[in-house]
Amino acid sequence: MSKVRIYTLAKDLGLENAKLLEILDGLGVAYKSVSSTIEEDTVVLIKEILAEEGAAEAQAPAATPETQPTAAAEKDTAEKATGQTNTAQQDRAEAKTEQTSEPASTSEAPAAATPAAAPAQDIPHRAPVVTIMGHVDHGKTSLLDYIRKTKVAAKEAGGITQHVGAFEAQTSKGKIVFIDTPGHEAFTTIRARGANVADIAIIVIAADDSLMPQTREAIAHAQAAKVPMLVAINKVDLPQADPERVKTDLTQLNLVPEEYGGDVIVVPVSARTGEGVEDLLEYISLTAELEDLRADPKGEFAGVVIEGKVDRQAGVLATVMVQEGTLHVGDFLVVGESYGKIKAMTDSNGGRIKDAGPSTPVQVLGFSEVPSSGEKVQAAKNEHAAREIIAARAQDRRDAENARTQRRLTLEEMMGPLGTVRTVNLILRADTQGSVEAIQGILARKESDDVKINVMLAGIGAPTEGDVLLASTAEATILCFSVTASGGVKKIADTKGVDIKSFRIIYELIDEVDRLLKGNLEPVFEEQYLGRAEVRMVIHHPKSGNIAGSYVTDGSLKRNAKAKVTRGKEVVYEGTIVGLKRFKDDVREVQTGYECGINVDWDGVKEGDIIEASEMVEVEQA
Ligand SMILES: Nc1nc2c(ncn2[C@@H]2O[C@H](COP(=O)(O)OP(=O)(O)OP(=O)(O)O)[C@@H](O)[C@H]2O)c(=O)[nH]1
Repeated sequence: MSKVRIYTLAKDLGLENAKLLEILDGLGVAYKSVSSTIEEDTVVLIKEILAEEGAAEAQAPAATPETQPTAAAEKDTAEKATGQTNTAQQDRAEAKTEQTSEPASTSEAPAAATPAAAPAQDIPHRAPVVTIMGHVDHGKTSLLDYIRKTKVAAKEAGGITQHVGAFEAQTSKGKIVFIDTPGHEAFTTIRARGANVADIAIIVIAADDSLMPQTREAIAHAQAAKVPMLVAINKVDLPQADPERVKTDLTQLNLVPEEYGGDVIVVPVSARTGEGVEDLLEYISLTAELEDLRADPKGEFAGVVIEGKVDRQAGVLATVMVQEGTLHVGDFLVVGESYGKIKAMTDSNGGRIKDAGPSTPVQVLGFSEVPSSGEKVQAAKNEHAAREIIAARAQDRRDAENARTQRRLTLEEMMGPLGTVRTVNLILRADTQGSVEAIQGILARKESDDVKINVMLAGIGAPTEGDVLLASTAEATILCFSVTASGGVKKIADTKGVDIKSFRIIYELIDEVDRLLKGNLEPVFEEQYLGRAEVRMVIHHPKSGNIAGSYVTDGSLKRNAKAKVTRGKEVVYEGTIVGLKRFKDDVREVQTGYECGINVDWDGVKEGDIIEASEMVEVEQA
């Protein structure tokens, strides 16, 4: 007897997945997700139920003006099942009329041509916002490229995605918005925010590499953000690809793939050949449909900054994701403590647009200051209202700062200055706000109880003469990411003895920070055992005093090592091996199994004593 997947059956029957799940719930049939399979018996039962419902509907007097009998029947069915009047089917019909808000869907859309006859309070569906996360080089950019049919990876320095972007993709399943989150650990901050902006997370895992540290991190972020997760096993075209290993590895994280009886959807794909990409899009659509994502284009505007930067020609540009309401050219927007009036908007293809509804990423021109990634964007009625919002926020911030200052003073008074803590002063310069924040995020995690990092200034653009002056008085290092100092600034830095270090690859910058941190750490030494020797005879030397004629029983003994002399259980002397001889020769080291003469600069040594040697070694600090 053959089995059928739930979403395939829903498609065949022209039903919403949610509706079919309701019927299955009613029948008490267990399933994990829409891609679970059900028995043919159950399919027969479902068909009978639907036929009965259809017959009942046909007998009932037409209560609504809807022209589509299928939509009406399903509406009624769903109402019976849920007890609600706002059915998914009805909303889908409305969403269709919104054009841009239609979520990807695999089921039919019977009411597509019908203008929304639903009550005004019903909120239409919106397109899902998807973030692609995973380990570096596992193919996130390539996968997006394949979906967008453009080449982005080739343009990036060092092959690493440097900025967050967002793109709309018109797929065969409808509109899906992808947030292109960078892969390297450095961008954890942005990635975390990416997951929060996103409705669905795709975890890309290379089939030839399996789970890597950033894969685990990405999974943790998606879990923390409580967004549904799909796993794309990429690079399945490679001969060494081992998708089964990836699935097994996933189970170790309690992520059990469906085919192993779990509920994690795992899709094998190749960004190179395109294999499986359609399936992935279909799963995204299915997940989105179940999430029942809605936003009101007529509601109050709410959005989030994905990325902010300064363009030499255009000025401040910000990518904003519209989450609620609609943005219009000419609107006043407030972000943090700055505001702007939208002078122009472009969509993800670079085309000028005048309005942007929910789930639309737009590049906005008109902010006076570069907004930070992840910041919330609010609309203001007019300039006056925008200023008022900012004034209130500035006051809140000042109040909070004052409270912090007071707390710090009290602490200092109580504890006094912490003289042992060292501080590394840094000035950060990067090409975008996103990069600045990402680097700051990492730096914060690198601080320890012994070394503090003081970012004196963090800004966008090349370092200035002012930065150099600040660095020289504060003994700070200037770290640049994707920006370089002009010749003039470099010259001043040279004369002032200020280091300006520029990097195009984030982890090289981080390596430099590690070096700076190490340079500022007090070295930590640890006593390390070397070996021991048994004193077999004591020889008196007229110049050096008593020499212990010994036999090395373990490890080795070294000249200048620390020496501990024990007699029975008692430590009788602690000093240094000032002399070590083999026959008449001075030696540096004597190994196990050899006899030697040991001078510990103590005449009390006796036959039968044990001399234990150890040395102080510098330990690597984390
Ligand atoms: N054979 C094969 N190679 C792939 C596939 N997907 C990506 N690659 C290659 O893997 C390398 C890394 O791909 P990217 O798309 O840059 O990876 P990424 O995860 O975006 O990397 P970062 O942006 O650096 O985090 C590139 O050389 C790609 O050509 C695939 O499906 N098959």
